[in-house]
Amino acid sequence: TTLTTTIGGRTFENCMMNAAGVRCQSDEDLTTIINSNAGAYVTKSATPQQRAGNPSPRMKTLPKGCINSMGLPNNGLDYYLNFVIADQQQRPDATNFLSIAGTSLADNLSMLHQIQDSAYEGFVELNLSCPNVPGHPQTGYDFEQVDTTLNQIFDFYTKPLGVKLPPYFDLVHFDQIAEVLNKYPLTFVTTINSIGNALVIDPQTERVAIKPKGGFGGIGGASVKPTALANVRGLALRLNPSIAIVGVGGILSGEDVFEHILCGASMVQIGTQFGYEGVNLFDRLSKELDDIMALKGYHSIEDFRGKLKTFD
Ligand SMILES: C=Cc1c(C(=O)O)[nH]c(=O)[nH]c1=O
Repeated sequence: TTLTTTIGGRTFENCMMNAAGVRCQSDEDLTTIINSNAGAYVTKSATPQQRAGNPSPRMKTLPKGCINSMGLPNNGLDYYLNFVIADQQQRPDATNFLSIAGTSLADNLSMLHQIQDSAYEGFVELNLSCPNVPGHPQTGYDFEQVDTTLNQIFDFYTKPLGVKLPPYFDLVHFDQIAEVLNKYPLTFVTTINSIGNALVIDPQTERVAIKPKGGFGGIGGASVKPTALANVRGLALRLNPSIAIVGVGGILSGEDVFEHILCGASMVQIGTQFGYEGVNLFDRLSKELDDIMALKGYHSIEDFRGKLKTFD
């Protein structure tokens, strides 16, 4: 069996990679992923300038996942653009993901102009779903703003682009976001980002778990898998087949990867569990998925991708 996958005409040896934000902020982090069994890496979402992010404690691990309100700490676009271009020169056949998360449309446009004019030929993951920048709403929940943003981007941007979406919880919202996305030549959609603005408290201290935003933060990990699968499936049923789906949310095992692919994902990203386990995760999940596929007689992920059964 093989775990290879193809998105936008680019082939990846393994359909698993990290999720933006987890162990991918420094060039050491990214080099560690390069030297692992992961099929690709995605960089921490970049803003035009370096950001320190929110005050700590800003992330807390929990039995069923984690809560974070990092506040977009990152080393700035130049740092990540330099890294991915250098990597591209060393490994021209590898495709990777550069994540950007401007806190304004102007910032996103200026970063994409810089990338368009650069030597970078890889994927860009435009993060429309950061829940933790105080005072800034998630673009992904404003369908008109998503439309405006993509309209202005595709006036000039010609390289492979995807968007990172927040979770939606209403079937009409799946219809509405898919209607907007299907208007544009997107290469992929990554879904889901953390479930935003949850609240975790400690009954002993009677205090919230993290400092920023009065304790409100994004939830990741096992508890978000049902929502993640619903968003992968909901969009797989509505998006043009030319737009690949990158599934993320609640993946801890090869079986969880199998479920995301069954719902339609061509690639999967792992965040919370990758944060705990490090790059050995990719070896473990690859073996677990391989065993499941062998047991079921599947030779490639295309044998079962998107073939989830319903009762009717
Ligand atoms: C890019 C900011 C994000 C952050 C963050 O930096 O706070 N946390 C998330 O769970 N998702 C994000 O998209």
